[in-house]
Amino acid sequence: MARPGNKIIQAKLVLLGDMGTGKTSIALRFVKGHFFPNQEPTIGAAFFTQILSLSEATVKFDIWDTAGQERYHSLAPMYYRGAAAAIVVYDISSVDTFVRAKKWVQELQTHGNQKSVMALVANKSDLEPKREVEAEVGEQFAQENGMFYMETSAKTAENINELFYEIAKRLARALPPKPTGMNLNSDIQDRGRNYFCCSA
Ligand SMILES: Nc1nc2c(ncn2[C@@H]2O[C@H](COP(=O)(O)OP(=O)(O)OP(=O)(O)O)[C@@H](O)[C@H]2O)c(=O)[nH]1
Repeated sequence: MARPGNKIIQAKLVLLGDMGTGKTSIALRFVKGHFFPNQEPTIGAAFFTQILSLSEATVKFDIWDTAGQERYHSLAPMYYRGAAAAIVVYDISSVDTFVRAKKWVQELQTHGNQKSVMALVANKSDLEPKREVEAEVGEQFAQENGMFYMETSAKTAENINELFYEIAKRLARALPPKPTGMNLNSDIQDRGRNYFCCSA
């Protein structure tokens, strides 16, 4: 629920990454608190909404969960274009998915919204014994590419809420502060400030 007096931010968020890395599971864990061990692959894309209230802002997420299968790759620009935030997901137990994540980051840097908040998410942290990608490797790549890094598990819920809180906080910080003092145009200005601009 929106807290009286604070900013309301409507933010388009896109989940990208190789098939089977856990994009839908992350979204479902965040939005519904559920995890399905036999989650079906996404066809095309799925859409979720969720609201997060911070002390400084209320963030309304429009979440686009894209399909990781290669045959849907050409649809992805529709979902990442104009996104205020992007989460690129890989699976810590598969180095191939990390390679794919790097390609997604390159694509976002070339064709995506340059001002978006970007997160690199190393999912399936519960599969530690099968780990193929060390945390330092993911962390370094994120740092070099202006992203923040987080290890999550949709299965155990580790860091799932933290991931979206961090994005919400960064989005709230990116908005200019509310004007102070008397300003005859403040109503019009305030209305303009509440939404992230959607041009890529
Ligand atoms: N152990 C473990 N399994 C997970 C985790 N997240 C997802 N899975 C499983 O991994 C499989 C794929 O998960 P999805 O959420 O469908 O992955 P996706 O990235 O949305 O896949 P696509 O729709 O094909 O792009 C499912 O069997 C999930 O139950 C996790 O954190 N840990």
